[in-house]
Amino acid sequence: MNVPHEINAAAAKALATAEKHTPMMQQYLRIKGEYPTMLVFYRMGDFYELFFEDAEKASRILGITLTARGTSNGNPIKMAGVPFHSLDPYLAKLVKLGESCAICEQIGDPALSKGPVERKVVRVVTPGTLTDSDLLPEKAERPLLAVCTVPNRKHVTTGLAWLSLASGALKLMEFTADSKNAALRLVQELERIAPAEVLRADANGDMFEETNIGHNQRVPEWHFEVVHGHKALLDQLGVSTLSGFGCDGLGAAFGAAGALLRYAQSTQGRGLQHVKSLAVESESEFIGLDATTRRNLEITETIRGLEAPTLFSLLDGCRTAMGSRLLRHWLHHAKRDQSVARGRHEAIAALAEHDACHALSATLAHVPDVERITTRIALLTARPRDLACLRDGLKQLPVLRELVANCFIPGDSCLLRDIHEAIAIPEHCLDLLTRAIAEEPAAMVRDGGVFARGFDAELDELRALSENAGQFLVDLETRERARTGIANLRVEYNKVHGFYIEVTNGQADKVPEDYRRRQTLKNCERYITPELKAFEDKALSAQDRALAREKLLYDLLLADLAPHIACLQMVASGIARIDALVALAAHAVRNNWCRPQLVDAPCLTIFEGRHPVVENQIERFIANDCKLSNDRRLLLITGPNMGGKSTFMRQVALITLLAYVGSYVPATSATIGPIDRIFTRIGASDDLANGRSTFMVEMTESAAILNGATEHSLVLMDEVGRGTSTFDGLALAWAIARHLIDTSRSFTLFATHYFELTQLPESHPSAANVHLSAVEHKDSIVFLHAVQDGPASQSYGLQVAQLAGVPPSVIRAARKHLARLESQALDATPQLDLFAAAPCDDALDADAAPAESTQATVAPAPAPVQEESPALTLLDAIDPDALTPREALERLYELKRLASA
Ligand SMILES: Nc1ncnc2c1ncn2[C@@H]1O[C@H](COP(=O)(O)OP(=O)(O)OP(=O)(O)O)[C@@H](O)[C@H]1O
Repeated sequence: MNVPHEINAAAAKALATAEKHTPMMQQYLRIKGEYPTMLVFYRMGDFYELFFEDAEKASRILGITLTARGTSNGNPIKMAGVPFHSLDPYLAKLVKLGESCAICEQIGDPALSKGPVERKVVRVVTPGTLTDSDLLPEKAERPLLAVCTVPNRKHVTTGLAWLSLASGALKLMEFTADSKNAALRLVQELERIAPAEVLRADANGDMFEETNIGHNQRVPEWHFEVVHGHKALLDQLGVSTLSGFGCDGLGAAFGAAGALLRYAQSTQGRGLQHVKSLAVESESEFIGLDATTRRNLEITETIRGLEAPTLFSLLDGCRTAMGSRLLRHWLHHAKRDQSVARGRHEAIAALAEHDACHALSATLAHVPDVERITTRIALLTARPRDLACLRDGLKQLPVLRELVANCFIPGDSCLLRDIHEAIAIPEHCLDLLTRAIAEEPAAMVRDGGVFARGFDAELDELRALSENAGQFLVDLETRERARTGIANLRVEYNKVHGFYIEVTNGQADKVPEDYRRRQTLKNCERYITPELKAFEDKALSAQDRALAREKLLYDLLLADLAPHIACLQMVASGIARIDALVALAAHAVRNNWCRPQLVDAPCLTIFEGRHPVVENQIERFIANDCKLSNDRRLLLITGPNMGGKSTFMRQVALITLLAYVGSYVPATSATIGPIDRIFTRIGASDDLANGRSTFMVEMTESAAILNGATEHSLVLMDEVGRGTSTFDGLALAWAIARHLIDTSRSFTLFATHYFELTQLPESHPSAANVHLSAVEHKDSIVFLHAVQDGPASQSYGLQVAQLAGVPPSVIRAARKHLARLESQALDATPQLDLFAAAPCDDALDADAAPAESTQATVAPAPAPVQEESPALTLLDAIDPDALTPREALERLYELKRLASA
């Protein structure tokens, strides 16, 4: 096995002194030297042992006992081990933490070895190259990705190649950007693909500083050679040109593919015969969702990092793991091309109309993970029970096909028809499996009993020989009892001593001469006779030969299944698609979702929309409309805390995403125009790990939106500006909203507590005010959760605080303070409303004011007058009562500029 890596200093040192170690340690150190960065599991009898630093690390991570056994080179050898039969759970834990492991087996015969038994690394387990069902998450892919960068004057071309080894799906993409943006783009793509392991050339260090996605693996730069990568792809796919795969014009991506294939093959120790297709993704193929947006929308993970409740956990009624994985992929990869989503809408409509979901679900429940079993067949790691499951699963295909066929008109070209074709029964493959594999085979080939009777005459004969042993022994026992007159004589078998005749001590004098003593026990003697010995040789050797025969037959069977791999992969893709569609259709029917219309005109019109997850969590969800169009592009959303602003914004984004995923949506109708990206900036939190404060996170996310949003983007902005002082925050929120209206022209939902912003529509007709309504009831507040036109009239901050359990004395004090603030504000300037700015009272500063609850904005304290200053001249000329808030803001900017000039 040849895994690319460099030998580290520690291993080199150990190797340098290897001759001072015992022969076995020398062997270990030589192997460890080849895998210096991996944990080497070294097989010794029934255990896999780890030594030296590997032992310390494994004992720390796995909680296994660290011992020392003997010395080598004068030092105690640290050692930790795990039983051979429970290796997989330990490996699973290690790869989850990003560790790679090399599994070293004994391959020589201990009986024939002079020195230590010959050992070899037979398997390398790394986070991105898993194929074992025990090590892989059932409902998610763990792709391996390689990045190749090719500088080109001021720009950098980045090529990506990624492979889900467990499914065989290989993909490429390439993008060019200036060096600053290249890293950013890379991060975005990595967030989308979510690789478990990333291969990079040693020289690419800087660009990777910014990413902490996937476990990084360094490989030599020459592995990324573009020409070699191109050839490796041709060889892998068995073609003479890649044009048919849409690869024309690619370069760096070939380099990445070369390194990727080399690494993947080396970890498996063999070729990847199931990797036979290639897809090239383009930059603009999918609706762009950055990591923040994926998190904020809680697509497959809640903001707190849990698996539920999320959009995926809600919709995943899939009955097969293949369906679940595909659905997860769809949710993260909504295509901009509307025809893809329309095709799925059509299929869901047909499934719902024909009431086919229930029957299809029931059938799908009996289908195993055909995709991953196929991969294991290709990698020769499939176990007998995999094949039995595959056989039983394939037997479900005729029913499945018929159910699908019932939902479309033959001759139609539709998605269901494609699926129908994909799940055609692979007759030869099924026939072979049915003839070969026993109804309930043993777990391991080494246990025997894998093949069905009648499949192989030689095996049947050998089995008959050992199976007839039972009768022979009964007969022998009867005969010997009669011959010797020993009534309690027994013929038995055990693994250590083989067959024997047992006679109790009291009967010892009756034992005939031809009995040879085999074993003496306390109360009895055990004997063997020439006849029994002859039988033993025959029976035991028949058993051994039968096992050997089964092993050979199994290898041949896997080879015979190889030609069916492509066909099985197609079946798997068909099953995954129908399963995901049935899950979507069933959910839509159950929850009264509607079929969305995707149109060319810019619009986002939702009637009676609901939040898909929240509607399932509360008793009575209030549906709300959302209307955005070419001349109504930004909604300023005001309303009390807890009023439902965030829920409303998220539901609009989720409905949009679902529509493009191809799902029905929670609304009575939804018409949605072209969408290229969805951005969200919702509720900031500190990113202390990366040294970014709340405000820094907020501004970084806002910057990404302002730089990336287009007129086809959907932008959610929740309370932007609240991470800094009231005045700075207001100014920023104002300027950001204006940029989104004038420059980006995106469809924007802008929730804010800065009431001044509700003036925006006066000067910008494409902005409109809506608010979440609430009413006061006695001293409390009732949230109506209904979106209504116009700005909110109150913030209800104190009432919400009261609801939250803030002590009554504090609420009373706040109420008094609020009254004072309001009266001062009214005395000083005519106010537009309760939220508008109040002039400063000595006793008040921005921090002391309950800004969150009242959102009172505080004007700056008057500056000392200096007649000759142009700022003061301007200040003098201002008539504050005649200014709109916006003009006031602009004057303020000007004053600041003059003051700092
Ligand atoms: N349309 C609705 N129908 C019923 N309940 C709703 C609706 N929208 C929101 N809610 C309920 O109100 C709660 C608060 O909603 P949300 O967090 O969206 O309010 P908010 O206005 O964003 O509050 P804040 O300004 O404090 O962030 C939700 O957890 C949900 O239970």
